[in-house]
Amino acid sequence: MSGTTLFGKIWTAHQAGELPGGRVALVIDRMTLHELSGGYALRDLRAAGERPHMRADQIFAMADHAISTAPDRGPHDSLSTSGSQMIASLEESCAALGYRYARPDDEAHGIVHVAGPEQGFVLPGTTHVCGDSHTCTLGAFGTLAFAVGSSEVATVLRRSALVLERPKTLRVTLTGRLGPHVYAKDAALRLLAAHGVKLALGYVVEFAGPLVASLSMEARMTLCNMAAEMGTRYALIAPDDTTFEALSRTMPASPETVELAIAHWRRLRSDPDAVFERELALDVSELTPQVTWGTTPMQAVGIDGIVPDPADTGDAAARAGTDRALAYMHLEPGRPLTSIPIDAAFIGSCTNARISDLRAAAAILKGRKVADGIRAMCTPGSMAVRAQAEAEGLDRIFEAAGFEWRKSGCSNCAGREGPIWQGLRVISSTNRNFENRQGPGTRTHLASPATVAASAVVGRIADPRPFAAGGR
Ligand SMILES: CC(C)[C@H](C(=O)O)[C@@H](O)C(=O)O
Ligand code: SF4
Repeated sequence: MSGTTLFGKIWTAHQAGELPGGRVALVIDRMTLHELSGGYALRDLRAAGERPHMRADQIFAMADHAISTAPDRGPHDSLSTSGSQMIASLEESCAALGYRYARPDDEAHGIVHVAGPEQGFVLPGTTHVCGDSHTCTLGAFGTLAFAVGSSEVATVLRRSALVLERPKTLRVTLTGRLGPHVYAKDAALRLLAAHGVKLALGYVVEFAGPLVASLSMEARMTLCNMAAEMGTRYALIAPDDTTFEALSRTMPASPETVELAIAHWRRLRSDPDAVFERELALDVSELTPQVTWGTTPMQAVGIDGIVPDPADTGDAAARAGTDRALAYMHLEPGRPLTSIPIDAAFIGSCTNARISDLRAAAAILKGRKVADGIRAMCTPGSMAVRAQAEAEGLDRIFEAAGFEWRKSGCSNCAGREGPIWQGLRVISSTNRNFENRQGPGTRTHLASPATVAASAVVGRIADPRPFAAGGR
């Protein structure tokens, strides 16, 4: 008999029972709530006079999607009236039920997937849900964290359990070393370009291999975050000393308790003889900064590349998709990526707005200015990231370069803060680039924060690597 995968260990430990058809009832340990998927679920539950089964220590709530990121925002400020109502409703329900709610100006506030781990709310070997597709970000901690729909949010609140089908297992082994100004984001975009947006559909993906072991927690979160774009809601990385070091700084527990927990978590790894139903590998040694040219994250090429010709992109359906993407993006085949002028640059989102991302961008922006006419903006992933950046003087670097320095939240990732980028071409450190994602007619190019910063300075899509040696 072969060994067990990391996924199998967590899944089995949480099974409350098997149902006909191979489905299982899985116990859910923790849940993060945001105002869109959580606010209404709590309101409906209370309106029905029900008491949730989830305890106060199992819930962490904040309003990240509809909240304004303006530097002078109030606690319920949103561009829409319904947004303000949802924020107020979430806050009110949390107060009534005794659930922890991070107010927008608390240091604990942020995009849920950034603030949760920072506040020590994410633990290896646990099950963790949120009504948001990028909940898989937390898999970086060896947490079986996954997205649920609104009705499932209500089910978990009521029963602390969910009925689920067991996903198949996929291991993606990453080897090699990342060059200067090449990041986990570039590796994720490369995987998507090579294997498509269905690469993990139906699977739980475990990222493994020497490269993963060498990555910081923040880079691991970027990788797991992008798994949502690979077609799955489940991503995992086995916890190791890097994870434990991060947890020992954030876990609200005594050092003795943390030590005991770590001894237990060391068993959370796939056995050497574990068999995965599918295996993929990527060597990043030759990887260059990647940028998307189209309207799905798999339409990415290396920074030295050109916009592809639809004639070279496979069957008739693929060609039609490429044609449509090029028309939306106002691009023609054969154009070098670095010749494409941009109108705007954005650093934000649960993919790439942590402190290391802001440091990487600031290293390029220091002493430089964004090109004329570019609207550049940074929304730190959380208020704690914002405070840390300010303590390091990064806000002054961003502002001196011509970036707006805003507060934490999702809105500019998902085009919810008004038509600020209407019709513009934006280079963005986010994860989604479908039509109108960042606003009506907005053309989004996904890239790492370093590539975003370099492009903002040059005024065209630009390679961050020449900046590494202090050049340019
Ligand atoms: C609005 C929310 C539920 C959504 C998601 O689930 O991903 C958002 O975070 C996004 O990125 O589009
Ligand atoms: S930052 Fe963007 S991708 Fe992440 S949860 Fe918010 S809207 Fe979704």
